[in-house]
Amino acid sequence: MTSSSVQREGDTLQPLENQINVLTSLIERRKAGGRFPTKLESEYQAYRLRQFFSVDLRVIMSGLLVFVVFGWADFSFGGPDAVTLFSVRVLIAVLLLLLIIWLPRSGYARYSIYVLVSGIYLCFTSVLWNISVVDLPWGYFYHLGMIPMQVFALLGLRSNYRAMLSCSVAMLLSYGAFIVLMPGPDPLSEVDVLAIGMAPYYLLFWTILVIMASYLSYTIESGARTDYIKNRLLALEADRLQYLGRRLQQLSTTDSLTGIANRRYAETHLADEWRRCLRSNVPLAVLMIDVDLFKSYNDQYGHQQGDECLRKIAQKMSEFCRRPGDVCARYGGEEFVILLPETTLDQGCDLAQELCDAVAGMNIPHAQSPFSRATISIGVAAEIPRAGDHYEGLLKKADIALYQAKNEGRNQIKRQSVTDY
Ligand SMILES: Nc1nc2c(ncn2[C@@H]2O[C@H](COP(=O)(O)OP(=O)(O)OP(=O)(O)O)[C@@H](O)[C@H]2O)c(=O)[nH]1
Repeated sequence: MTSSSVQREGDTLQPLENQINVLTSLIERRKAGGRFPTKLESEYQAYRLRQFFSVDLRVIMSGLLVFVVFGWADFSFGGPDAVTLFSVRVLIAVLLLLLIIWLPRSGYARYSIYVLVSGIYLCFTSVLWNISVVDLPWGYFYHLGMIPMQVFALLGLRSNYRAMLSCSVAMLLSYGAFIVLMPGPDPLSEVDVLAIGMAPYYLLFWTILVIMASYLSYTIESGARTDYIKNRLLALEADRLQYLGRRLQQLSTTDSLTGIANRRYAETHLADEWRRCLRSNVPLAVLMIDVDLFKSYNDQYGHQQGDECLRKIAQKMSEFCRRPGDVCARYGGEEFVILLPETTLDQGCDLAQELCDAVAGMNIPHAQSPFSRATISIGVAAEIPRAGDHYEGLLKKADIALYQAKNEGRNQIKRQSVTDY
């Protein structure tokens, strides 16, 4: 808990708030439907990919199953080519299935959408091949298979309208070119005439389906993008609140001049440790510390220099709080306190003496002191807490000992006059 750490924590809020501002402005400008700025877009794509592998893969697998189930048509209409047609169908389905099982484990997961588009297009071309192989009028049945193919493209690619549009347009144009270029039956039967007459309407309905599907997938993608931004915003707001809570807690327990704990924190900690030591039946030591002749130090060197002197002494004190439960706090003005759980009076006195010598050893000049340098006096008290007692009694004993140290010449430590153990 130092002043520099307070400063550093303050700096971390800025990037968080920048991100919140960017996301908020994206929502306000209603831009969440379009592509995001580069970095955010790649994060969104990574998120989409995770969604893809957890949700969309199941849709795709069911689509492949339907594709295989439609193989009954190969046996119903394929005649002598039935086995070949069905084998090719199963081969394609197995190939695609293996590919989508392998993809998430491979380093190529980010290409999943392209693989999916290519897979749907491959199934589609296999149906075109079926049409060219199966005799008419049975071949017309396979023309109807284009509609489930289109519906599957919509389902599988619903959250990526660009992919959905490209795949659908490619299938529609390929189909148009196929029926124009494929040699027609000769002579024409009644069914052929009917089918040829229906072809433009079929293409028209398909086109309308593509337009509606594109609109639908655009809406779905926009919604998914907006939700993504809103969820990110919620997470960032939660981080921000958590951070502010931490900061508030830190500010309310830190002394702004020295960066060590303040009196409030010391008293809370003392109350906690008092109860803990009471339960564990172990001693708790308190060191009350006061900088000697500090008024004359201020008078001699000025208030700012006085502040600097307090900072240096506080830093030295905190070096003496080595264990996790030890706390060093500024108690007020030029007065400090050190709390040492599980420490006897003798151990507390030893540490106090070390600290007293260490501060004198810093040789901070103090022309008006009999020691010619800044020094401290310390009152030490320790006791094993007893039920019914209050920690204030311990503080009082340390304070009385400090008073004695002052009276007996300063730059020294004094232990409490009566020990209980
Ligand atoms: N520079 C500075 N001075 C402070 C601060 N807080 C308290 N003081 C000064 O510390 C001085 C304490 O003086 P006194 O209580 O008279 O005690 P002393 O001069 O240290 O004398 P003894 O305690 O008897 O050794 C006062 O002059 C306060 O103004 C602070 O944050 N910064």
